[in-house]
Amino acid sequence: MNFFDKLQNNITHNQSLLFVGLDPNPEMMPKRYADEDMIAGLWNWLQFIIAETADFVCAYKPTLGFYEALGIPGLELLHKTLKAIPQHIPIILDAKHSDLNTSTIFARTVFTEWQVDAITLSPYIGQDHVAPFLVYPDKAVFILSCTSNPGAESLQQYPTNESPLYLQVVKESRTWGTPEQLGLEVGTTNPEVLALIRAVAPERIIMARSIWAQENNLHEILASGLNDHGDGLLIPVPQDMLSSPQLAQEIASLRAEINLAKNNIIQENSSCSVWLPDVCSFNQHPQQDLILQLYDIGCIMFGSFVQASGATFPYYVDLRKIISNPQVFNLVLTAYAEILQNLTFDRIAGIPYGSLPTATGLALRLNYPMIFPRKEVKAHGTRKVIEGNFHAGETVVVVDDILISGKSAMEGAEKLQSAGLKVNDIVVFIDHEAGVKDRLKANGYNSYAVLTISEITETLYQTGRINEEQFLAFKES
Ligand SMILES: O=c1ccn([C@@H]2O[C@H](COP(=O)(O)O)[C@@H](O)[C@H]2O)c(=O)[nH]1
Repeated sequence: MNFFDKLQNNITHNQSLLFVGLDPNPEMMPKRYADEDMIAGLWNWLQFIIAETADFVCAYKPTLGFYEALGIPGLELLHKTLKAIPQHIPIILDAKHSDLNTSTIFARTVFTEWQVDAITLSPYIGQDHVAPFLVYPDKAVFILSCTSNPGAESLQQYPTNESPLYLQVVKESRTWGTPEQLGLEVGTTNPEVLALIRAVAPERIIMARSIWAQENNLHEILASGLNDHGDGLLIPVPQDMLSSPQLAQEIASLRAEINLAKNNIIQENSSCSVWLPDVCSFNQHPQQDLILQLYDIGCIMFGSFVQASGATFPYYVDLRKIISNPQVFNLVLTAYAEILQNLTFDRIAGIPYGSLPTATGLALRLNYPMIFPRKEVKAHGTRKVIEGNFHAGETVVVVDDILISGKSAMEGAEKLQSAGLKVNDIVVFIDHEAGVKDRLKANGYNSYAVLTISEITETLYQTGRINEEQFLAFKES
């Protein structure tokens, strides 16, 4: 089960947005656990915390730094702690100290050996630091977007209060991974900061930190940080509560207080927008994850777009962006490959420019030679129409991104045919429908698409990525 589902199951089952930091901090350890062997004392305390809170939390968050500070016995303590956490409760490892050159190996260790479900990461090293963690589809990352540390203010608020860096971090990191795999860590006592982040990232899980430093603002924090459906916000159990001998009782009443405030906020905000679109979502599309990831990285846009033919469409697909996201690129190649492996051909031809990376990826993945018809023939050099080596008489499968009128794919196929090659099949990622496949058939080509534009739009609507207006604009076009 992936992190997101595991988290949602615990939120529902324990009726709780609370998470607990499992930190063996000797300075916070209650006196009753004092022992000649400090590690033994800390271990007893951690076991107590888990036993008292497991029915009241949605996740645990051990902080790696506290364990590391205890040396090798500390890392052994971390292993014992991770094992002591009931399997159904997700573990978010608070690490934030890997670097670009260690991220691949660190991701493998924490996700496959330690088996944690999610990790916190610093955003400053950029997407290529985060990507090695996102190749584990069942795991997640939380990007540190904002901290409440006063010393960070001059950086986070830079350059202006209207357009602060921390909001740029949120905007940028949203393009790195799906809401199911990438959440935000937000440390603040200020509900306004939370509200600004929620406005920029309505679909993300926010793991709140440091909210208890200022008293009596729970209602404001929840009102600012909850999403339209009244969830999407994880609340930390206050650190000093973890020293209480009546921990279970205290956490149960905190949970009740949060749930009451949350229900009031849901009622106050009750409007059509809190409900999911009125579309049956029983039939989840098999490519739903891929569709959502493509949408989230900006490959599928809704608005008013003029096409090459002069017609205006309510959407535009830019599959060229997949090359900047290796994880999505891989999934796209797998989807094309499933179609190609049922066809017979000698070479793969990509249609420039958009489909050249995809055709290259498929040639490497399926071990077929590749060629491509040039878009424009140069007046110098070899003046070739077709790049790459081939033999006349061979069969070529054409790979393109999207079929609108079919013009680009057919023009490419004609260039290949005029060089003596045979083209029977054209494989694309998206079929705009409206009879384009019949048009290709009438010109002698079989065509295959991973997805139709209707399947994409239905899925985006069912999952709440696009609103009713956008959906209807598409339906009526
Ligand atoms: O949403 C879109 C629409 C078009 N493209 C580009 O156009 C061709 C497909 O158009 P045809 O009319 O079938 O020739 C496609 O190869 C893209 O390059 C697009 O990217 N996104």
